[in-house]
Amino acid sequence: MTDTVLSLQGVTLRYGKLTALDAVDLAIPAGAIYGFLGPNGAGKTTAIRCAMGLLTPQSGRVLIDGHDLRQSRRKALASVGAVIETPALFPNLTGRENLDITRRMLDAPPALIDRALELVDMRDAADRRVGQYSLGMKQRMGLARALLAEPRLLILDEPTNGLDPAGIRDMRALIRALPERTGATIFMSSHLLSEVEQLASHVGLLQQGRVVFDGTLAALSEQQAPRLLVTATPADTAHEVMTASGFAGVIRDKDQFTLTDPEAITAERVAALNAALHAAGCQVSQLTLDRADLETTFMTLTGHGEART
Ligand SMILES: Nc1ncnc2c1ncn2[C@@H]1O[C@H](COP(=O)(O)OP(=O)(O)OP(=O)(O)O)[C@@H](O)[C@H]1O
Repeated sequence: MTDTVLSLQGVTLRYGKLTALDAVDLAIPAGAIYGFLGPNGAGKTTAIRCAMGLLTPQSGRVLIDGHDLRQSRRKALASVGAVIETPALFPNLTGRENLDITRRMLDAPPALIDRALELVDMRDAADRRVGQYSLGMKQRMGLARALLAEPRLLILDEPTNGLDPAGIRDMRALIRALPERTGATIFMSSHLLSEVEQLASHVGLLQQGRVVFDGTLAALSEQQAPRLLVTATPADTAHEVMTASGFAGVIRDKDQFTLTDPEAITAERVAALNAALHAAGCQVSQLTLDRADLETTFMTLTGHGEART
């Protein structure tokens, strides 16, 4: 037992000449819902495959619940459950029968089936054939199957991908409740920043195979650059005052200004700007200190605009 359920330490994985993961360090603490984000092609799937022992990195190591995947593969993987893409289930069998196949393979007690069905809210549909299930129901049944192993680490690859709005809402509510109800730590990839913001306690940001952020959602929010929103008229005079006061990064939209230079945004300089605007005869109707939203932070950290929200 350890407080870090999954860690990647200096993991480098190359596909031929392409370095898909470049000395990746990630630490997923026990009890977390860890949202793993990155633009397309950043290496998320590759990292997940490494964490599941499906790919072996050229260097670095993967530890699951303290067990090195290379040295104690069986022990390490015994603590992992995963739902990757649409779960492969037998369509002519019922949900319950599908779960029973996995239960027998695991040699787990039959009572675990009802427990898993209840966790994913599928008790009522358990005796219907999987062929009649919606995608959301299949996803939930895949999750139930992963839960049969009572995993300490649950890996979910884009768990809401392809679901309709109601399905997305249900799946998110279900994921949110899982750490407390099962004790599992969740490592989930997503390309939806808003989803991670709503669900995750921790965030990892990957950009071209490199980790650009690994920490709590709160710590990521702290990285959000401050900005000053000003509404003042006459706008031309106000603009001149701002420039003369040494504020760089002034974005103007009619009489509304956004000042984005974090160095300049100190309490003293904001007060001095306010006084200078008044002295120049400007009427200031808004002067607000604010932080950029998470999407802007994400763009800044990843260096471009491929976040699909
Ligand atoms: N089997 C493979 N052989 C060669 N290159 C690969 C292979 N799998 C992935 N890649 C490349 O490795 C890089 C990382 O891919 P990966 O699928 O891990 O990214 P991702 O973050 O999961 O992207 P997406 O969000 O599009 O799924 C990409 O440049 C991709 O083209």
